[in-house]
Amino acid sequence: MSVCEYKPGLEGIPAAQSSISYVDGQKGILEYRGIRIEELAAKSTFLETAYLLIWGELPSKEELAAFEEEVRLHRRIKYRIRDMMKCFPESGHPMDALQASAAALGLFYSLRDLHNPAYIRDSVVRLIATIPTMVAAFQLMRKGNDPVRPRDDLDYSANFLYMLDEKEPDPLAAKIFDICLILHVEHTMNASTFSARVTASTLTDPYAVVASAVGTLGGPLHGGANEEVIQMLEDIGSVANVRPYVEDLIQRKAKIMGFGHRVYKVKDPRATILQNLAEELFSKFGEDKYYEIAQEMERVVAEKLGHKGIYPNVDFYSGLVYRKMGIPTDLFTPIFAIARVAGWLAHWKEQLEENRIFRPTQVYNGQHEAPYIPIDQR
Ligand SMILES: CC(=O)SCCNC(=O)CCNC(=O)[C@H](O)C(C)(C)COP(=O)(O)OP(=O)(O)OC[C@H]1O[C@@H](n2cnc3c(N)ncnc32)[C@H](O)[C@@H]1OP(=O)(O)O
Ligand SMILES: O=C([O-])CC(=O)C(=O)O
Repeated sequence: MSVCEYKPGLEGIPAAQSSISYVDGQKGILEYRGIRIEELAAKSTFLETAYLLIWGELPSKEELAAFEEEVRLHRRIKYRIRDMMKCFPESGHPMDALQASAAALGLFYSLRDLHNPAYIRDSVVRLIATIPTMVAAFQLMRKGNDPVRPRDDLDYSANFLYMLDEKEPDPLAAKIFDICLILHVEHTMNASTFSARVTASTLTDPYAVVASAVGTLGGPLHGGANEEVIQMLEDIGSVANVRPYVEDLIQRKAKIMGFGHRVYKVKDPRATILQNLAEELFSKFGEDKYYEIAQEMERVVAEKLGHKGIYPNVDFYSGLVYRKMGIPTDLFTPIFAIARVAGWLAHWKEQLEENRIFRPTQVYNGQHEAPYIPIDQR
């Protein structure tokens, strides 16, 4: 076997063969199973797109209706999971609550039958159906309220927004939220998906796969950046402060949240769609003062760092959309997870179809034959 050059962060190293999604980072193109993201955002729904990613083809009318119905029937969480979540500290981050709750599902469904398509389908349905209920339950319980039951008459996204604050959402907000889920569902071999595939390759259960991916998504260099963007816009506070703020970050070699991407060297196509969705919401529900600051940031960062290919990524405008819907900032990353779970499950299924355990190598740069020094001589 030839020895490969070590690449920090495995940059440019293929970790799998996959037909789930495709990115052209120079042209700003993203496709799911060959279909452009712009087309899916305009015409599809989250559950239809999830089906496409997981089973490889757009569902027929009957197949989609059956999948939607199965998801609807599995939305409730077990009382024992709910009671466990009640014991979580209300000051804890909702991503940690979600990771623990997703892992806890494995306690109830520990029998693994990874070669059985019915087992795969059941697990997919259960995870896609219950993750939003868990996020919403923690949100209500940390405020001291009881979680509400899912509403069977509401579709996937409208039901989630309803469960968050017990109010039926505005139809435009629910539609835009569903598009946001489509935009976040899948993105080739990103860190959390890689984590999911590594965990899947050991042939463990899908709840462990999803729990490890949730843990990976939460970091500020990955999905956690959407939360940090809003904090940054609040810190900046005014359009006039954007330039000095950006210049200071660049001078200190600090990362500007919501900008830059390992693959995209142009503006992320999802950021463009999210910006348009934010504008649609502002025109119905009123402006957000942070939007002007965000636009000025995009201009200043392009001027200063455009030559390095640093432009807004998916996390830059999503927070402004969720903020306008009245969603608390620390739920932005759990919402990302609600979407991405379907992408992780598509990769789980694909990994199982041609599995080999991940076991890369390392470049050892430590000592050899080192002496053991007795404790009283150290
Ligand atoms: C859903 C997602 O995960 S999307 C990404 C969300 N994350 C963020 O928004 C956090 C901010 N962005 C970043 O930290 C990075 O751009 C990442 C992690 C997304 C990608 O990182 P990498 O591919 O490893 O890029 P790397 O850190 O090597 O940067 C390459 C160059 O661009 C610069 N750069 C990259 N991103 C940024 C940024 N956000 N702000 C300022 N400079 C940046 C680096 O300083 C480096 O410059 P240099 O070559 O002069 O040293
Ligand atoms: O692809 C990546 O590296 C990060 C990611 O998950 C995304 O952009 O959606």
